[in-house]
Amino acid sequence: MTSPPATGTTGLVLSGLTRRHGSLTAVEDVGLHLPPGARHAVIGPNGAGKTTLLDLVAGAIAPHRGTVTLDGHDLTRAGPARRSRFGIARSFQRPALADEVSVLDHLVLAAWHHHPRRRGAWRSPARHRAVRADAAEQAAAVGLGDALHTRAGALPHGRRRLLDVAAALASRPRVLLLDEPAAGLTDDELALLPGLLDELADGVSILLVEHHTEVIGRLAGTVTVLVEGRTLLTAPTAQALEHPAVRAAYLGLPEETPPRPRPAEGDTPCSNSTP
Ligand SMILES: Nc1ncnc2c1ncn2[C@@H]1O[C@H](COP(=O)(O)OP(=O)(O)OP(=O)(O)O)[C@@H](O)[C@H]1O
Repeated sequence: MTSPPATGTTGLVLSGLTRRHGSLTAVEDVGLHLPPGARHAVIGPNGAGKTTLLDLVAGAIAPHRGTVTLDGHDLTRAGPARRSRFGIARSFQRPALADEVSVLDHLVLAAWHHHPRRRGAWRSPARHRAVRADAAEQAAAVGLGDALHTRAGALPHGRRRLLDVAAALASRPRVLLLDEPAAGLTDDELALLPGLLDELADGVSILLVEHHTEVIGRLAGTVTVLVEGRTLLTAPTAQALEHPAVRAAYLGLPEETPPRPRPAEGDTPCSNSTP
């Protein structure tokens, strides 16, 4: 397990985060370091505390103990709006979109909303055209180039999901929080995801919660495994997914597989037997 680095380190640093819901400790003493540009997945069984951890990073809830810092700034007590101004963006499993607003306008608004100092630039037609052109490119990158003027409510689930990710990235965040980005995507949409993150999220640190191990392998360089709110381990992705304790806790596989007796000649092997 890696220990959280000292405050002052660049990137996102979570240290000793603990959050209770009533008598239940949903997250306990969790620490991790997400350097600039890194991609880190948080995995674990249902109820392990993954969403609670994202909520703590986004500022949706406050920790009972521990700290959240970004590039050395202590954001532990900051609300979601301040964190957003510091460059923390979030994409939800259920996209947070306005049904009546078009694809293009979502991306334009996201780009302006998170840069208050540039609001005066609305008065510059050239700047406004440039933002719209950027937004159209982002839409194309997530396969929505043919739907610029379609209202978000008319999009099927997978395309809404991709728009939500693109809108989060349109704010030019330093850190992107993704809650199960693969959930509900078709195979074609799923195949788009790694490429679009490479294209749109170049240099952005990503902290994602995900269940699909294949997607985790493609998107994340390191993995933290949570079990009952505590960190089981943090390790490079391949190492984490192969770890016997992870296979047991997360995939429901036995921690140690006893060697199978060789079937005697003539025996029919039983393909679905449990070891
Ligand atoms: N607002 C809340 N009030 C009470 N208990 C909560 C609340 N939010 C979460 N919990 C509990 O905290 C624990 C962790 O929940 P959390 O949603 O963070 O887990 P998770 O790993 O994201 O699970 P899943 O994979 O099922 O989404 C669970 O036991 C859950 O029931």
